[in-house]
Parts: sequence; structure tokens; C-alpha cells
Amino acid sequence: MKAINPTTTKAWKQLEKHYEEVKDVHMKDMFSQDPSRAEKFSIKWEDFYVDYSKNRITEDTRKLLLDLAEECGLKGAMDAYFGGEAINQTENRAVLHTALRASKDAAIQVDGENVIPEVENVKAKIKDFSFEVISGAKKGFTGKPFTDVVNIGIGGSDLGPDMVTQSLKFYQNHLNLHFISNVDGDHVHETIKDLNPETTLFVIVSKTFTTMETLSNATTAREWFLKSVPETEVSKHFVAVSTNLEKVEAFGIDPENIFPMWDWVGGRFSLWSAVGLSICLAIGYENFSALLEGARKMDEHFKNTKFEENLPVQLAMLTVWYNNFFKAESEAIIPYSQYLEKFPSYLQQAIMESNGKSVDRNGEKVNYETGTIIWGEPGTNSQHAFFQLIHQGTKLIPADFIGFKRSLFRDKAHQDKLMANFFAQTEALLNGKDEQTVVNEMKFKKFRSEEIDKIRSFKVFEGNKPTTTILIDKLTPESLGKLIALYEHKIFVQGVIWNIFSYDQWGVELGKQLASKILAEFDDDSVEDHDSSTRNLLKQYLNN
Ligand SMILES: O=P(O)(O)OC[C@H]1O[C@](O)(CO)[C@@H](O)[C@@H]1O
Repeated sequence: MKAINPTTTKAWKQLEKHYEEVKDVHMKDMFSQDPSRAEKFSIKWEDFYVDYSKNRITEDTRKLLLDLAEECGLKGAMDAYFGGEAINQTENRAVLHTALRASKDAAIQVDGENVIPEVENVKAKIKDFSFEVISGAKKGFTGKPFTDVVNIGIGGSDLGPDMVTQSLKFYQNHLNLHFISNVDGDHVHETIKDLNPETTLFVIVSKTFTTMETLSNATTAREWFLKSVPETEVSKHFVAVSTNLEKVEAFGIDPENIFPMWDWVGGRFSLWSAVGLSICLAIGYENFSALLEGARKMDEHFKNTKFEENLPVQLAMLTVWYNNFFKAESEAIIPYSQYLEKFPSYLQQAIMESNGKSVDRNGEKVNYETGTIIWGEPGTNSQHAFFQLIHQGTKLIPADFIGFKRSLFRDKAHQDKLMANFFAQTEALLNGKDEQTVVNEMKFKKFRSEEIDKIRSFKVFEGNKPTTTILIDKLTPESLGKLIALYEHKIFVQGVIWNIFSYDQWGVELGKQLASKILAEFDDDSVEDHDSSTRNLLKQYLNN
């Protein structure tokens, strides 16, 4: 892959100039000057309608952003990504979550070997196992069918399965799913306190099987289990997902109960692998397959569609536009579906762990901004929480609005209210409300002129706040797969433009190392080797 500092490209320089020309133009004027603006800046693909016309862009902006993508070598980078090259160069690994959802006839090589047959073998194992658990054919040690599944993992080994399971709760079977991630003992104890060891299945998920949180929680869960059950029964109740088969066996899990994954699957992109076992247990293999099929369709769209019509490319370039030219620091993700409650926090890991980098692919410190801060909550709750700041605060916060035409329980009255809010918010963020309108409205409501003068300025909305609307027919396993894959590829495109390695995460190591050091010091009761602030805090803790 080419390593190009984006700021040295012709397109970047043109974008800087272009930014000066458009930065103060109000989108309201863009809409009034061009009646076909909505058509020009929207993409209809399968059951997705993506309208990005409410962004501070013109046709020139779009062209220059796509020129930038070309100049940064996006096409070649995509070939390397899908082709299994070791694009995660700092760990010398391919990045092939796309292989996990490729068709079974595909041939995708890693180190000269087609990985698809192995992927299919693991899928078959997941399918059989989940069918046996769901149907009750597989039983706990007293012969009762399982009622509860506890997924123990953290980061990508938790957020993906947890988010998907929550998002597809409508499709869930009788099994109760629980997720334990935090090393906070209150998390594990609170979760297991009401469980019955006879009917509980533990799925320990850790790509490396060295993660302190997961191993501690798994150990605690096993100790809890062994309080009432002989050790010989562990194999009926504990399974694991990992690349590290030796470590899993050393932990005491039967090799038969290991669902393998591969180092070419990044943790935060792993829900499509055996890491999705809990998803499969919750919604069944057919629905899991549909999720993968949705992602596969998005992969094909991304791979084969020209940049102008390419959803991940367009969305990624919008982020570059705001991040690097408007200097917007964050982006909000607002799903208008309570089921998607966990989608923003899932994306926080996917996006921020990937693109929160400040060294470029040549090992040099970057001289431009990279990864944005991601945050969000479902609408309409978020409207009553932080929307005030988006509407009237001083910061520019581009927001993605994700909504569905149809609700799952088909309560039309609720759905209409929800969606009226969905459309109203992006319209309000676009148009705002000027002072004259405020005054007219107040006069109409018979406010006295002194009252009007006193509060008119507070009621003004500048508008011109960018939003992108992703309108999907219905929340299904397939449409969710498409949506997740859309953001995965958006991350990839951004990494190419910013010339950073999106698939490592060295930034999480230092804190882990220091935590191990401090933990050892707790045992020795010696905390001298620290800065004075940390030392005092440690003493406060130890004196407790
Ligand atoms: O699956 P593992 O190896 O336990 O790692 C869990 C998580 O820890 C990280 O390595 C760092 O947070 C993530 O990238 C990963 O998803």
C-alpha cells in the first residue's frame, strides 16, 4: 500500500482553498439554489437509502474528496485489503474479516493458503453446537437443557456479540444471554448470583486468551461452578473461542469445546467469526448467516461500486472533510431504534481503537488530525439529553441518523411519532430558526415586546449543522450486517486517507503493563516507584 501524506496531495491543497469558499455558506441556501440537491447527494442501495445532502458540501467538494481518495491510492489499498495482504504491517497480519462472510466458493489466500475451507469448518461446528443447545439436545450435567448463556470477554470479544444480540433481541429464542466483561468483580458476581449451574453455559471469548479481565472473570465463574459441581462436569458447561488453543487447554477447557479463530481477524472486527457464537446461540444459525450475508453484500458493494455511488467511501470522505477542514472533533451516531442502543459504544471501539493514531505508515508523527471521537445514544432519548448542544452549542458535530421505515412490533402510532422526530431533527439542524421567525412566533403567541426583546436571541437556531440520514427498510439480521460492514469499511477508507495503520492497537498496551506492575506492588505493599500523585493515591487505597 502506498504511504502518502494526504496533505501533500494536489486534492488536499485544492480542498483547503475550496474550504475557504464554502465554509460560511448556509446549507439552507444550497437547498434553495438547487432543487435537485437531495437526489444528487443520496444513494439508494438494496434496502438502504442514504441521504447525505444535509452536509456542508457542493458537487465540487464531493469531486475533490474523491480525487483525494484516488490520490491516496484507495483503489490499490482496497485490493490489498480484500486480497489478504498483510496490511496490518506493525503486526504483519492480513485483515480479513471479509473472508468470514465471503461465499463458500470464494478462494482467499493467506500465506498461499485458501482460508475459506477452514472458515466453513468452524461455521459448521458453530451451527451444530448452537442447534444442539437451542433445541435442548445438549444438556447440562444433571440432564436439564440450558436456559442461560454467559459470554465472558472484553473489547471485541464482548462488544460485537453484545451489541448484535441486543440489536436483534426481537429475533431471540428462549435462551437468556448475559455478558460479563469488566474486571470489576461486582459485574461477574451480580451476573452469576441468580444463575443455576445446572443450566448455565459459559462461553469464554478471548482471541489471545491472555486478557486479564477475561481470565479473571472466567476463573471466578469456574470457581462458582465448582462450588456445587464436580470438576469432571466442567466440559459440559464451558466452551471457548480463541486463537490460542494451548492456553485454553491449560485453563482446563476440553479441546473439543474450542472454537478456533485466526490472527487475521482483528478483535474489533471478529463478531463474524466464532466470536459470534453467543449471537448464534441467541438468534440461531440461520439468523447469524443472514447477518453475515448482509455484510457480504456490503463488501461486494464496497468492492465493486464506483466511488461516487459507494456508501463507505462517501461516508468516510465526509468525515475527512469535517475532521480535517472544519476541524470538527467528534461525530455523533444517533440510531432511532432502542434495539440499537449499544451500536454507538460498539462503534467507539471499532472506530477509535482503529483510527486513534498519531504516527503515519512511515513511522512519522502526523501533522494533521486523524480519528474522530465517536459518541451517541438512541433517539428520541438523546433529544432530551444532549441535543441542546448539537443545536445551539459552539461545536460542530456531524451526526449520522439511522432509522427504519418499519418497526418490529408494528405499532404504527409509536413508529410515526418516532420517525416524525427522526425527520424533524435533521430538518431543524439543517434550517435552524432565524431571529425574525422567532419574533413572529412570539408576536403570534401575544408576547409583550419587552418579553420578546429579552429572550429572542436565546431562541435562535443557526442551523447549518450537518447530518447524514441512513434510512433502512427494517431492522433484520441482514440489514444489521450491512450496517455494521458499512462502518467497518468506512474505518478502512479513513485509515487509508490518513495514512495510518488502522488494525493495530498499541495504545492500549501501556496501561495494561502498568496495571500488572501496580497489582504486584499491592501484594508487596510497596508503591514508592511512582510519581507523587499516583503514589499518594495508591497509599490512600492501601490504607483503606
Ligand atoms: O480477545 P482478547 O484477546 O481477549 O482481546 C480483547 C480486546 O483487547 C484489545 O486487544 C485491546 O483493548 C482489543 O483489541 C480486543 O478486542
